[in-house]
Amino acid sequence: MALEAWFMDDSNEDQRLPHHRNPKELVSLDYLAELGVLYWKLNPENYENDPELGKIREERGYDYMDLLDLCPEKVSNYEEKLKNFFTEHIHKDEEIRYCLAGSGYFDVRDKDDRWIRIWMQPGDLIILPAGIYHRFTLDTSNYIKLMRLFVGEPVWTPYNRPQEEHPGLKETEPTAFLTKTYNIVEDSSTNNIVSWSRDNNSFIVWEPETFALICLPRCFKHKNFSSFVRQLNTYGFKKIDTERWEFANEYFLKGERHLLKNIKRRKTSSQTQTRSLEGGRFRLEGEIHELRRDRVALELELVRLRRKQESMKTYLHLMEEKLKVTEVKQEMMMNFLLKKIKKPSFLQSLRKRKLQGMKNQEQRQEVISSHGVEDHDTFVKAEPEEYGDDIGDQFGGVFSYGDELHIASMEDQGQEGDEMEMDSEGIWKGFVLSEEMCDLGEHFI
Ligand SMILES: CSCCC(=O)C(=O)O
Ligand SMILES: [Fe+2]
Ligand code: NI
Repeated sequence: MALEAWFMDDSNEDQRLPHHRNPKELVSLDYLAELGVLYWKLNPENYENDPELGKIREERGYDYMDLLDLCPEKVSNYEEKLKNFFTEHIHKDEEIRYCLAGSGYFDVRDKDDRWIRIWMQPGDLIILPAGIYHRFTLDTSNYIKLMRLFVGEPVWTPYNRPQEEHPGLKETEPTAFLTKTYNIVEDSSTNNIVSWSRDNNSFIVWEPETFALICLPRCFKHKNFSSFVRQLNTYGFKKIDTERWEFANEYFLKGERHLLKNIKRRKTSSQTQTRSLEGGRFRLEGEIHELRRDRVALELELVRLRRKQESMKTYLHLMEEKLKVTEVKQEMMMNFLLKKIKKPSFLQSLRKRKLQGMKNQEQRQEVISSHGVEDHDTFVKAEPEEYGDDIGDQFGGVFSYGDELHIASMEDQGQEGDEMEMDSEGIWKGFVLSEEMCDLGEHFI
């Protein structure tokens, strides 16, 4: 059976219960992959000698491995460990877990900060990308045996998420007003009343009366447009058009819901005083957490860019090698050609082919006029007007008709037992393929 994953409900019941939404909202592997969560189904009975597991380890460089048997007898500080596992956190590195026996839940946050519960059962191997918020809990079976993999010396350091329920840190999440306003603007079914602007960096209330009557009560329990506008004002929104109700805030952008948390409410002076005393320290703590998270993300980006740079270097090196080979080949062709051109027998052979070509053409004309059909394959292609009498002209023709030249040179070799030891076949093939080479040849002469 494939991996099972679903969006969680919001209830505070026992963490070991499945916490399905009602109705169930399953999450596909594709959706997980978009979050960077990768999945394999392996045979857990064969984990010691599994070639498929070997391949994953090899390809991804997981040279470290250990087994974690999560039961009270085998783990010191069992309860405390479980508690820590269930504390939402991120790591600087991937977290790779392979379930060998028992079962349990990995919860990961999606981009809209919703919890997705991933049910790990025997044979399930998942990779959580670095920097994804997650947690782990046993399920009601109360037992799991996990393989843990890592690149090099393992570092399991968790960076716990700032505690949202803490009053001082709450301000790092957008307020209900902002989320609700965002939802109203996002709702495309009311686009004729309120919608994003064309540039997606502001929103327009097209029909203030209808907006107040229909949209506001859905979210705010009132129908007062001016009160809504006042609220926008306290959050630093600007009315950016004198003709219509268009509002903008640098952090209120279509498709960038996560930026909402940066919109701060302007406070009255009395609020500022009390808040700054009690909340100041916690706000700072929150900012430190945020900065730490940003730093982790930046470090990850750096690692990614370094890897990219490495692969570009290798590619460049390969291209340089290829270029060198091509240059050598070109030089060989030029030498070959020059030698040929200097030989009367070669030119004779070319002329012969030219005459033959003209003869064929004439014959073809005859066939066409007598049968009314053109047969592609019977005749050797030739366009006599391209050939001239002097060498320069010959060359023009020669370069356009690599095959002709090729045949002529072969005939020439046949006649004289040519001293060329190079692989003329290969060279000519390369030669006739490249038009720039032809130009080059002309200049060269
Ligand atoms: C039991 S392994 C999963 C817990 C976890 O997230 C971790 O080890 O970092
Ligand atoms: Fe973890
Ligand atoms: Ni054709």
